[in-house]
Amino acid sequence: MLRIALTKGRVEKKFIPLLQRCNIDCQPLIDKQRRLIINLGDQYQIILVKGEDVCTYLRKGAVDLGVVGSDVLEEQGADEQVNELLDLNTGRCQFIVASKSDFDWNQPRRKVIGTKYPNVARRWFASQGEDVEIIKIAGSVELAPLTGLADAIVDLTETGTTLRVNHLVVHDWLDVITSRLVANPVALKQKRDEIFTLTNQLRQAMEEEYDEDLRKVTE
Ligand SMILES: Nc1ncnc2c1ncn2[C@@H]1O[C@H](COP(=O)(O)OP(=O)(O)OP(=O)(O)O)[C@@H](O)[C@H]1O
Ligand SMILES: O=P(O)(O)OC[C@H]1O[C@H](OP(=O)(O)OP(=O)(O)O)[C@H](O)[C@@H]1O
Repeated sequence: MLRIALTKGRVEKKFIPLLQRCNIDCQPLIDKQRRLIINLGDQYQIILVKGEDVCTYLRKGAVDLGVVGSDVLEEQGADEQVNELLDLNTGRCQFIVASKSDFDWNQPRRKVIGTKYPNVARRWFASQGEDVEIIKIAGSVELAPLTGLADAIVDLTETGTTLRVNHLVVHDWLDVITSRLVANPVALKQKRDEIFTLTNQLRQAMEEEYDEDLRKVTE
């Protein structure tokens, strides 16, 4: 049986249709209620975790595979215990730098940046030659410039709605984020066939989805 740490929430919701396309019955996952370990037939066991915890489970060998946003991988940094197998092209969103529209980016003082992603934010501003003060925030990051806690934020945007309704504007567009399938290197050796079978099924499911979308646009 393959054990998979799946990021609960948005990543989970967008991963389920891909699993279904692989002819894996996902009803136990859809009907899970408060259960955190869900078996899909006798081949897959899904462990529902926070995105930040996926690689911890993987590194310690508590799971064989993980499904996690590339935002989390970027924040946590490269790790030889975490092998990326596939870009699932779901859970698409983008890192942005945003501020109030009247914020003067040219002023010389050290800027204060609120974010859930301190490493990503520090790296980005360093690449722009700016040393900034970072304030780590757990959620509702858009509040930081609105309340005077920070000058600007580094956060994710998808539809742009949260920025728009809170009157923030994008100053810089950073990396596009998608969900990734990651593996523990020991599992990759020990369960090679099962892992490659699932990876190939997922790749084919993605191609089918792409073809279907293309047909919808061109018909
Ligand atoms: N609009 C979006 N905003 C935030 N994350 C998104 C968005 N779209 C896709 N994602 C992906 O979903 C993951 C977060 O999922 P979700 O927002 O359900 O969890 P959360 O519990 O609110 O976040 P956290 O674990 O940081 O508290 C991100 O790591 C990212 O890869
Ligand atoms: O561009 P949009 O489609 O509006 O999506 C972006 C928003 O969604 C996420 O927040 P989330 O809902 O996860 O709340 P949180 O900040 O409290 O984690 C993200 O941090 C943005 O605030």
